Amino acid sequence: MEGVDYLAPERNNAQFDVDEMKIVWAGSREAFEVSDRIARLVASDPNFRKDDRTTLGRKELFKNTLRKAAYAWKRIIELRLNEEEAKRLRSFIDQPAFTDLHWGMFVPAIKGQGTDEQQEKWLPLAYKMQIIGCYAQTELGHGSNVQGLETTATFDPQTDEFVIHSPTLTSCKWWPGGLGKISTHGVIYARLITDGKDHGVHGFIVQLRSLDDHLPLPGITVGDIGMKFGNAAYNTMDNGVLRFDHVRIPRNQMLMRVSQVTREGKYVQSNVPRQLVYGTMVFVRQTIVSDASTALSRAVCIATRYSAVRRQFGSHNGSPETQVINYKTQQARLFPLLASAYAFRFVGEWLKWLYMDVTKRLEAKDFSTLPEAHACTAGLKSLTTSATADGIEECRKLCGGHGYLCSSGLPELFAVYVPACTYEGDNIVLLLQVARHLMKTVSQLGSGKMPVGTTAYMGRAEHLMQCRSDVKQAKDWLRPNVVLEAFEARAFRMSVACAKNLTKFSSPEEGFQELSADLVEAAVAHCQLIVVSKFIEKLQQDIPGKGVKQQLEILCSVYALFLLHKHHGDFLSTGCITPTQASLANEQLRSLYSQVRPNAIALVDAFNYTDHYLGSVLGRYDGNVYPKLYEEAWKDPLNDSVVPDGYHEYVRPMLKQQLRNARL
Ligand SMILES: CCCCCCCCCC/C=C\CCCCCCCC(=O)SCCNC(=O)CCNC(=O)[C@H](O)C(C)(C)COP(=O)(O)OP(=O)(O)OC[C@H]1O[C@@H](n2cnc3c(N)ncnc32)[C@H](O)[C@@H]1OP(=O)(O)O
Ligand SMILES: Cc1cc2nc3c(=O)[nH]c(=O)nc-3n(C[C@H](O)[C@H](O)[C@H](O)COP(=O)(O)OP(=O)(O)OC[C@H]3O[C@@H](n4cnc5c(N)ncnc54)[C@H](O)[C@@H]3O)c2cc1C
Repeated sequence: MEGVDYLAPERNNAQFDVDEMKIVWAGSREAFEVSDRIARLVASDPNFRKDDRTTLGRKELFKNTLRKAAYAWKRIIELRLNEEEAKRLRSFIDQPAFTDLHWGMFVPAIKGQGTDEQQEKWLPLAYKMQIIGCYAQTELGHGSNVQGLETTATFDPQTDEFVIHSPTLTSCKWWPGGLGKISTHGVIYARLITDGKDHGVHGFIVQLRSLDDHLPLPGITVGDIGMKFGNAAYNTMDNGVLRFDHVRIPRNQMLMRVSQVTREGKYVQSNVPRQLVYGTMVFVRQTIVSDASTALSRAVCIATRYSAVRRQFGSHNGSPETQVINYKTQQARLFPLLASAYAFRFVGEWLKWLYMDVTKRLEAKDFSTLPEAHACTAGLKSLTTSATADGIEECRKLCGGHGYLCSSGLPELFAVYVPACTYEGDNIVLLLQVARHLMKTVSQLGSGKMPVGTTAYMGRAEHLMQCRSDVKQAKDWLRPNVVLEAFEARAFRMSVACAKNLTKFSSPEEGFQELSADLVEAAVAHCQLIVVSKFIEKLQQDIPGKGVKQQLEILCSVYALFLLHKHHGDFLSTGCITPTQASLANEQLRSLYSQVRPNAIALVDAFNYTDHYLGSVLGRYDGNVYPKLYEEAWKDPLNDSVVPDGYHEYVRPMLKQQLRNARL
């Protein structure tokens, strides 16, 4: 029935103030109000309809994306939306587009690596969308190994220009979003060559297409790289291929904040670390962590609401069957994902703070926290995107057969999300960066240099190598200090074990290669510790609202004890806890699931997602799943006619043939 809230009994069970939790989730009252207003604006505008997306072919899908992007831009101007509001609007449209790369990478690359003059020239054009940009780093033959890029930018002192060239097939730019069909400009990464000398990879602003007729400029071959995983999903994006044949650009289009080339062709390195050329990646990795909490919370919201609607088995004397959310196995799969969504939200908030802090320091020429920022953004990007991709797929399974329907919203969400494990740095490659940072920190422990930031715990080396957990009963695992010490000891001992093993090899590089699987595990342990510790820190803040803090304490314990249970091998083999303590953790976890159960629906309501944004029949706010699934099925283009196209051509002759054979 329309208008009936089938989940109302669940909502009435909530033991906390959902409106206050919405504010905690959004980050502040103001952020909540902006997000809520913009989400409703998008949901109520038929121009942003998306329910037909999975049935469109690539060309229609892409054209539709362009239409939505242009309409969104018109609304942004008409409504005079500020930067934050415009960002929210684009994200609620929920359709990856060239604008993501324009605003998300092209603009930040110029801001981070351009000189003041370059920013003054290019940013106003980009802000008004008089030019559209992409970020073209990856090549056909080189993605992770940025130092291995082959595109060249050779300075020609005669003309005061750089000549951009793709010397080989493998040097073609390959993957940049927005490049395929739309970008007029790109920040192109290429090896800088002056006077025959290779200075490594630098960024250059290059115009790719004419601003009059959109045709590629001379010397440029550009196109789309083809269909990607999933039907609609990421195929709204024109990922591109680009080949340069001696394309000339003025010298002042090299991004010159980190290093410069003078009129005479002299290479000058500023007094800043060369790694700042990688700054855009640090920025984007930081945003990807917050986006992980958004993607995971969407999937969890769908799976939780549907699990409360869906019933299987357990009917006695005609009573309703059991809601699948009441099965302990369903809770043990679903509630850790719910807790992870909250955990990633808070660690994302903290990472944003860390990024802003490092940016301020860089402006003041303090580069001391750059390695920490790189390790944290790389590690947390890897940890949260892997967990989110796996989590979305788990949510699909939690919804049984109906989860496999596109109308559940889950297949598309998975297909669009899963490349996050690869883009902006392959997750294993990034964990190896964290491992390097950890090995460096461990090796410096004896030198008197105290570890700082998220590795500060390593400063308590002696204690962490010796401590034994004092957990005696299940509820001891609810004490934050007990949990924190176990995670610190596990992470530290795994790092120390790797560091010791590295010394057994003839060179550190050989050891690093040989032990890389163990190093990745040590890096994961360290990153999980960061997430747990930031959740615990969040709970030390003043959090208003009836029962809100209590629910978050439960979720924090679920997150930590779920990880402890999943990785108990690490905790046991490093001797941080005993087998008895491990089973007490599991006992406590079961009890926590029972505490989450009555609040589960309200905890996902706190994400404040509109039905438009969720795009899921299973995750509808009102829980009216079955009639809507039935309605949705009839909308499929296959049901436009009773007898399908092709029947008369292929099936009928076959049937007739069978009849003849049967008569024989
Ligand atoms: C339902 C429908 C819709 C729903 C939508 C919702 C879902 C969301 C969808 C989202 C939609 C759109 C978003 C799309 C966004 C896509 C963007 C993707 C863009 C890209 O992928 S751009 C390309 C990114 N490429 C990479 O990340 C490459 C990875 N490789 C590297 O970063 C590096 O090369 C390296 C592996 C880190 C370094 O390798 P190497 O050891 O060779 O390093 P160097 O010798 O160069 O330097 C070593 C030295 O430098 C330190 N260091 C390395 N990186 C950094 C850094 N970034 N910052 C600071 N320092 C760095 C390193 O630690 C070493 O230091 P040391 O010498 O040890 O002190
Ligand atoms: C949807 C999407 C959008 C993208 N958008 C852009 C964009 O806008 N701009 C842009 O420039 N790029 C973009 N990319 C490219 C992306 O950044 C790269 O694909 C990514 O950095 C991974 O690099 P790769 O493809 O070279 O993987 P590879 O490095 O070839 O990885 C292949 C395998 O090798 C392993 N491996 C690699 N090196 C090591 C090592 N040292 N040790 C152990 N294992 C290793 C990896 O773990 C992986 O399993 C995009 C990619 C995708 C999928």
